[in-house]
Amino acid sequence: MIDTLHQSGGRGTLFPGTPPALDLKGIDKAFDGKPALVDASFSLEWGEVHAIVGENGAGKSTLMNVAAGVYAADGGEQTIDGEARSPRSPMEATAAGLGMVHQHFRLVQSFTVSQNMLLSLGRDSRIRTPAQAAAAIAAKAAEVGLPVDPARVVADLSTAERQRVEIVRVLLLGARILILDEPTAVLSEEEAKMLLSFVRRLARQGHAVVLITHKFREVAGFCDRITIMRHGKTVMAGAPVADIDEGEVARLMVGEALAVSERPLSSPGAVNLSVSGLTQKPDRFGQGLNALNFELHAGEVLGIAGVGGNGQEELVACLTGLSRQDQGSIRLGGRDLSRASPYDRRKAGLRIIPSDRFETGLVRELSIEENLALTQVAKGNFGGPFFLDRKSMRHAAIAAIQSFDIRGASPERTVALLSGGNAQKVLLARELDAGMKVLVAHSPSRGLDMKATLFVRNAIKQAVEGGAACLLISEDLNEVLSLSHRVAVMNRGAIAGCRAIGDVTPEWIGALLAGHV
Ligand SMILES: Nc1ncnc2c1ncn2[C@@H]1O[C@H](COP(=O)(O)OP(=O)(O)OP(=O)(O)O)[C@@H](O)[C@H]1O
Repeated sequence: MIDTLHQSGGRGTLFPGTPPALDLKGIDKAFDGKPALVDASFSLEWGEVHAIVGENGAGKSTLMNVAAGVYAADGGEQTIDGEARSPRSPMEATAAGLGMVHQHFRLVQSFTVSQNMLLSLGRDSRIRTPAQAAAAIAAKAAEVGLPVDPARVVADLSTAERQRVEIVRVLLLGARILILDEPTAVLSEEEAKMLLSFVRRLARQGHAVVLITHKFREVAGFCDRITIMRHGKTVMAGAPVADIDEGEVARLMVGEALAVSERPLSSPGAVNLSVSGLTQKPDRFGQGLNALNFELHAGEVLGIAGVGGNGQEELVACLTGLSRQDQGSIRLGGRDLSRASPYDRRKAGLRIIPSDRFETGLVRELSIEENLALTQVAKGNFGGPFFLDRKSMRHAAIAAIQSFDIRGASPERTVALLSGGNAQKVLLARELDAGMKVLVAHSPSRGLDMKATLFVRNAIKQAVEGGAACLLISEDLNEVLSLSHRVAVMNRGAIAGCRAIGDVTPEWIGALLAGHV
């Protein structure tokens, strides 16, 4: 029966005659009078993995947040396993058997996995002590085949481990309907494959899984059906994946054909960034860096390809000054910045798009105008040390919102409320300023839809054509290949090879990624 479902592209249900696991009809939801969902619908069968795709801001997370009791809908109907139920809180949703794992995890970092579990269980649970929680977690983790160590402190866990804790947590709370909001955006390709195989297994064992994603290969490889959203509406409801191709999905998502991004049309000028012998010893979390040498020219994109966890984060931290190398030098425009503070590096023209835009890029709780002004306040551009010139901040923000096409946003809106694509545009608007000489862009289109990805890549292209140099570090090989003039491959903290784009072949990259050269 299991294979029948997959082979037929999920046309049927694994459990004929059973009501849908989750059914949403005519859902409306507005924020501050702005509609986020308009008559949206979604239906999930037991036993399937169902993809929801759509551009940034299409309403995917909002619709699932309504299902999971995070938001109350303004109108519409919801059933869970055939019963009319509109959870008024995540606790109520959990009690009804529905659990959601959000894009940004909701764990207390300084607590152990068991302590986090006790927090979620509430007073009515029979599990009351850390030892009982540890036993329950271990049993659930073993049952579903996800390795989780209950005794570890969350702050010491990798992103993939934290995600597994979140999944085991919602399953332990009784979820049979699991909603995963862009779970692979924070994972390496290998980790993503493991996770997706796991959710597929879980569905086949009788759960129902919703996968919000931007990646068509995940839809094609692991999902049974697909629902597409655009501007708060469902534009395709539950089509069998086998019946739809990538072009059709793209057209339905954006309602138009998309241009492709291109390499900047510039030729390399003077050396803007020179990194020599950069070395950092590995610590218990990190990979370390092993004598990195490279030069980056004005008007050039140097792409660094590689599987995540091979020293990319450490390289970015050393370049920005957030961590200190043990040996080696960093020169920008001829100036030695090896021991300079992040502030002085910025003054010298270094700009950063970090891989996690909310960790070291934007401040979630601040507004768009405040985030845009952050790097300028110390220079006195928006008032002196004792007051902020809010009027100028607002004017600057209005201009940035217009030129970077930050959709549906007013300057005073909190950045946490923006969709991923719009938040990334705020970061670009701040970083790609006139003083930029070197841009370090780490996975700049991670988690973004096709249109926002194109916007980001074109913004980088224009900046480089304007004379900036860009170090593009990305696990997305397509991104590296489509933008870079030269490509280097990072493996185990070292640069394993570097070639001009014309000489790059899939075999060469493959061999370096696998460490065979
Ligand atoms: N809590 C909130 N308050 C105000 N507006 C919100 C809130 N949550 C979402 N929105 C708005 O609702 C719209 C839909 O956002 P939503 O996050 O559901 O989109 P999405 O399809 O999940 O996008 P992404 O792929 O970027 O995560 C956006 O315009 C967003 O700014």
